[in-house]
Amino acid sequence: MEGPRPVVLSGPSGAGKSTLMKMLLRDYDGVFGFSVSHTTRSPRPGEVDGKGTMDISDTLQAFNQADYHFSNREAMQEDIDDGTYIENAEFSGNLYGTSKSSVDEVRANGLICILDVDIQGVRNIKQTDLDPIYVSIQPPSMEILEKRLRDRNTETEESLLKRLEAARVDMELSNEPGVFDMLIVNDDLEEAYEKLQSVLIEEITKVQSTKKERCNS
Ligand SMILES: Nc1nc2c(ncn2[C@@H]2O[C@H](COP(=O)(O)OP(=O)(O)O)[C@@H](O)[C@H]2O)c(=O)[nH]1
Ligand SMILES: Nc1ncnc2c1ncn2[C@@H]1O[C@H](COP(=O)(O)OP(=O)(O)O)[C@@H](O)[C@H]1O
Repeated sequence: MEGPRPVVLSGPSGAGKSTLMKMLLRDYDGVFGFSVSHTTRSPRPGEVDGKGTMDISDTLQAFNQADYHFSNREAMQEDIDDGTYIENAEFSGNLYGTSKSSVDEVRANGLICILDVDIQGVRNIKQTDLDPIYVSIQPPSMEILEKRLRDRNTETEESLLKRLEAARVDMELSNEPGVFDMLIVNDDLEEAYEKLQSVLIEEITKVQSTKKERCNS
């Protein structure tokens, strides 16, 4: 598909991926779109369900609002078997997956598609022809990660411990050379955001100039 390259944001749970992604969506109106994943995990208070099939106006709304398509294991497994997903993974006892349509909808609108996936997702996407920019968001330390996750107040003790275990694996694998185009340590949020913008600036400029050309023609 023509258009800007997608961006994969990965890194441990609690590293700050959603926070940074929301800053991009806030600051670059009409430039980015979020690929809304499917998951079997329960919605957190305040999270918005993308609710299955969407028409285009719902889709545009979902770019800014939906967190996930919340599903169940049976339905997701059926879709996995049917080849609905570009990639899928089990994380902390739940299934997560990126459907082809969630990416295609964003790209069809000429936007930079943001995928928030774990390290298994990164590996699987590398087997596809998506050709995204791979960015890993890392916490300054395990201690700070644990504090941020605890302060976020979204996890049970069991889920939190699973996430910290997965974070250890992620931090080890992500540091291997060649996996990511850029590793950003999210210590100071504004500094991390500046680095993220800098790695994406070429694609951002492409989308902005295409929009300008369309307006002028
Ligand atoms: N492989 C894969 N991972 C995903 C997908 N969606 C989310 N994830 C990852 O699943 C993990 C847990 O996500 P979530 O339950 O939202 O928790 P949070 O990252 O702590 O907010 C994170 O590492 C996400 O990057 C997906 O579609 N595919
Ligand atoms: N640089 C930062 N400094 C302090 N707190 C942060 C920073 N970045 C994110 N946070 C906080 O840490 C928590 C985890 O961030 P979040 O974006 O939910 O992570 P992820 O999407 O990677 O799981 C959130 O409560 C968020 O407000």
